Formats: sequence, C-alpha cells, structure tokens
Amino acid sequence: MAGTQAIRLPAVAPFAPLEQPSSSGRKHARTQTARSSLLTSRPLLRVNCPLLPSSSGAAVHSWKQERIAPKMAALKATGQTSATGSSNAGPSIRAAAGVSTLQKIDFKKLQNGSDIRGVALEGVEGEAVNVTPEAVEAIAQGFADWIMDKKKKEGAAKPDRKYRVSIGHDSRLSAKSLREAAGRGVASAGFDVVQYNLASTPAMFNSTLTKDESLLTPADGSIMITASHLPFNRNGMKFFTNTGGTGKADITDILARAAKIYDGFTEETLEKSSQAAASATSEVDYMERYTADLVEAVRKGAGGVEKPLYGFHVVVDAGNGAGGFFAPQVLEPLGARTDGSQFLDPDGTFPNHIPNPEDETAMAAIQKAVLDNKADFGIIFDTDVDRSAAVDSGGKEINRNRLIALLSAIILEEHPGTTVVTDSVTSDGLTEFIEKLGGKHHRFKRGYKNVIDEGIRLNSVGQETHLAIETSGHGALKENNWLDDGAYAMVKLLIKMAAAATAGEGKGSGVLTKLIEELQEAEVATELRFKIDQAHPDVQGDFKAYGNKVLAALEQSVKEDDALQIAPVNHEGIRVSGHGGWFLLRLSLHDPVLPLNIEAPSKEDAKKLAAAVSKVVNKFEALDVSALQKVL
Ligand SMILES: O=P(O)(O)OC[C@H]1O[C@H](O)[C@H](O)[C@@H](O)[C@@H]1O
Repeated sequence: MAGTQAIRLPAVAPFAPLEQPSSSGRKHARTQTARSSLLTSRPLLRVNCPLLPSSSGAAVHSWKQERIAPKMAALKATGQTSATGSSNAGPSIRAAAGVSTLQKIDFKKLQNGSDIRGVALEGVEGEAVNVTPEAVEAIAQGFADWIMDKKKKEGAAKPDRKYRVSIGHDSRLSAKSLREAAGRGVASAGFDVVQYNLASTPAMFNSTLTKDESLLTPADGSIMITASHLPFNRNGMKFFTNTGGTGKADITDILARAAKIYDGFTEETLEKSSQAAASATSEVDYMERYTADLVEAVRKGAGGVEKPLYGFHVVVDAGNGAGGFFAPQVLEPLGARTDGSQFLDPDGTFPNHIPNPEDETAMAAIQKAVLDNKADFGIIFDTDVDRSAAVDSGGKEINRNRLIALLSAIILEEHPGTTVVTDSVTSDGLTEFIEKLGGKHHRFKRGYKNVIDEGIRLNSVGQETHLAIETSGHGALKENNWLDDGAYAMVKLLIKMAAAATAGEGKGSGVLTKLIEELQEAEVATELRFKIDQAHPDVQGDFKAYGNKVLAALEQSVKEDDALQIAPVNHEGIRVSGHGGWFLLRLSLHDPVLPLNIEAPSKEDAKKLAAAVSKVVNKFEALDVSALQKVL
C-alpha cells in the first residue's frame, strides 16, 4: 500500500518512552533517558499494594515507576496524564532498605473469560492497581511462549524470520505505558514486536491474516490493549492468532505462564527485556491497510463505484475511543459527508459518554446528532470497535434485536436458508422474523466468544451459518473470517444503502428501515440483575452452586404453573414463555449475578411474568431482588 511502511527502530537506550503517533500514525519519536541502578539478579521483593487516595482522578504511571515498581503506598502522582496518553515523569521510589520491589499480583484474578481485565490506574477508591506494566510484560511474554507451543503442537513450519507479535491499543490513559510493557514481554521471548499504536481490536486480529511483508504481516500473534467500555482506570488485553481470539482455557494457560515469569523477574531480567525491545521493535500504520480494505469492500458491494456514498450524510460517534478513524478514513473516501460526527478524538477520560452502544446516554447522543444534523444515518462504536450500533434518518436506533434482524435480512438475501447464531437474550420476535425470511435462528449462550465459536462449530458439522451476533453489538460474519468486527457490521449496512442508491432505489437509510418493518417488538423489554451476596452463609463460597439452586427452584415452580411453558430448546438458564411474552433467568458469565430478561406485550403481562419469578427468588435470602420492583 502506498505510503505505508514498517519503520525499524534503531537500538536506543533502555526505557526510552515513545511519543504517541502523529495523526498519520507513522511518526515516532524517541527520548533517551539514562538509568542508573545497580543491576542484580536477586529476585525483587514482592509487596502488597495498598490503595491510594486520589485527588486528581487520573494518576500517573511514569516510566521510572513502571520499571521498578515502587512501594505503592509511597507513590504520589506528580503530574497529569494527558488524554492522548503522554505522561510526565514522576519519582522513582524504592523501598527503604534499597531493595527494589515488585507488587504482588494474583494473576488468576485478571482473567475475564476469554480476555484479561483489571485496574491499571489509581484514582478510584477501593480499586487497587493490578494491571501494572510488569504484570503486562509477564503476560505478553507468557502469550509469546504460548504461541510457540501452539505452533509446535500444530506442527507449523518455522517461518523464515523471527516470530512476531503486533500490539495495538485503544484511547486509554494507561495505553502508552502498557504497550511498551507488552513490547518488552514479547521481545524477551525472542520475538519481533510490531507496534500499531492506536488501533481497533478487529484490526489486530486482521493483522494475523494479512499477508504483506511490507507491513510485517502476518503477525504470528496479536495483542490489543483495551478494557472495552469499562471506566478510565481499567485496562486489559485481548489476544489473537490466525485461528481467532483466545478462549478461556488459553487465557488460564497464559496467565499461569505469566505468574511464573513474574516470579522470576529480577532487575537484570527487566533491564534485558528493555534492551531486547529496543532492538526488536518496529512501528507500522496498519490501520491504513485495514481501513482501505473496508473502503474496498463497500466499493465492491456497491457495484464497483468509486464514491458510492456520494450524497449521503453519515455521522459517527466514537465516544473518544479508537473508532474515530471511521469518518475520515472510511466514510469520506466513499464520498459521504461526515460533518456533525462527534467524539472522534481519542480521549481516555471519556468526557462525553461511556463508549458503549448499549449505554442509553451514548445511544441518545448519536440519535440527537443524527436528528440535529438531519443526517441519513448514524453509527456508534464502543472503545475498541468490536461493537457497534446504528441510527436511521428518523433517529430510531438500530441495535440489539433490530441490528441482528437487519444483518440477518441482508445475510439471508445473500445466503438463503442460512443459520443465524445469537446469544440467549434475543427475542421471540427475532426468531419469527428470521424464520419468515426462510432462515434458521440458533439461539445460543451469552458471550461473544461463545456465539462466534458456535457459528464456526455449526459450519464444521455441516450446518451452513453465515452470521453469529450478540445483542451487545458484537457480530461476526463467515465472509469476514468470523472476525468480531463492529466496523465490518456497519460496512454491511453501508453496502446495502450504497447498492440501493446505485440501483436508483433511493438514497438514505430507508432501505434498511424497510428491511426490518416486519420485526415484531415487545412493548416491554427489560433486564434486571440480581446480585448474589457472596458473604451470606447460604452461599458457602460457591455463588454458582447457589445460582443453580435458584434456577432449579424456578424450573420446578414453572412446571407447576399452567400459564407458563419452559422453552424446549435452551442453552443457558431457564427460558420460559407465557402471558404473550417470555423471560430468561440465567447465571452471569463472570459476576455473582443472576440476570433476568423479560419481554412482554404490555406492562401488565410483564408484571405477571415478574411475579412468577418473584415468588421463587424471594425465598433466597442471599439474592438481592430489589430490581424486581421496577416491574412489579
Ligand atoms: O453474563 P453477563 O454478566 O450479562 O455478561 C455478558 C457479557 O460478558 C462480557 O462482557 C462479554 O464480553 C459479552 O460478550 C457478554 O455479553
């Protein structure tokens, strides 16, 4: 691709912090910083991390603080971290006896299903930092070791080069220090490091598939540093290889490796990893390639027209996450106007709204932008762009069941009869809609990884499946390598609009709205979450067992109620039909919580369904069922 090239960083002094990329994403600068410390192979002392009070709200990790973790109690933030992630240097604080220290980390606690999440910045009372740069360094090294073992197991031929891992991040304040830490971990495993800087999660996966040596792709593995829509102080890591994202068991394995690596850290090993990273790191503007591919997909889908969105006005809300690229790098080259787009600049304080299409305030913000600007269409992304939702020209949201219905309608035109896999909380109306169009609705479990893996599995056993999508806005298509990509989901909608315009069937989002006209929607649709008090004596330390007891009691009660029927096919929790609607009670994927979804044709019917649940859950004292009052 013109203008894109890998830049090999010359060896620089260890601990050289890199500046954030310029808007083109290609420039980088280095500052050399001398470090004077007595290197020793003696293991570093591990200390617990007391919580720090914060007045600033966003404390700083200076580069010195990152490398030899201080006794956190002694740490005081000395400057503000800017929205783009550059940080001021703070004091390097060592333990009193001159012995360097590392914070104790419980690596198991960092697992969040198929990825890693935790607290990366001080500033929130009660939330101790556990995603430190050293922890990230150990995890990244663990990931590289895991890749090597995976390749061996698969009998993959060793490439004619060093293994390499690409690293990208969203707009979080801690992104910069953690990407450097991840680079050091990858380099100390003997891999090359390719830094992408600000990037989207789907682009990171894509980099394991693209074959272009000028971009140093394919990467043998890829790390996205993100905590999706979580608050400013959190961060985490998602991992990919060319077979997709890591699963739960992979993360457990990577974290076990990381814990061992971390235990072996000495000042000497930390120094060596800095040196290794300095000579093994390149920077690449991969987003240029990724966005060019999206542009090409729309052009092709619209019949080879150069500017198929000419005359369209589309506004984007990136919530100050990583998705701001979509307006200038995807929509504008396709001819669309994008004025009125908002919150495109990366800002890890997330000053406008939570970058989450599921959030009501966020959705209201993009609806308002569409109406205020009289735009044809609105698009909203989450922080790392693996989730999205849309708004039509009338300001009506296209999310949850509506987005699934729309993508299903488009996919069913292309692949008649195909199966659509969704998560468990999708509506009965959606099933009817898909079936009326001749498709099959396979309602599976909650969790984007579960949904996507089920789509892949169904294909492998001969059940043709082209779309796997969660109500959260995570969606993957077979044609796009089952990549969980919020931007590609929007590209599918843009193609439909552009193709209709090219064929003279009218401009704007009307073609989309029309496609889901037949979708029946419930008057009441709500999710209530019942927290399980883990300290309650009835729970006995096992909230899952307790939750399952609640579900068993509900099942029994429903069986005795003639107005209710248990769904014959259901993959998680108890799904029940009755009073013209349905409810689903299930265990949360990660939390000590039982979420209850109810959909009903009226408030009265919703009340009846809630009452059927209430009479059972009320008997469980460790359960906080106060949320039921919203419906009862
Ligand atoms: O089970 P819940 O607590 O409702 O959470 C379910 C959600 O968990 C995570 O955030 C996953 O990334 C989502 O894909 C999933 O939908």
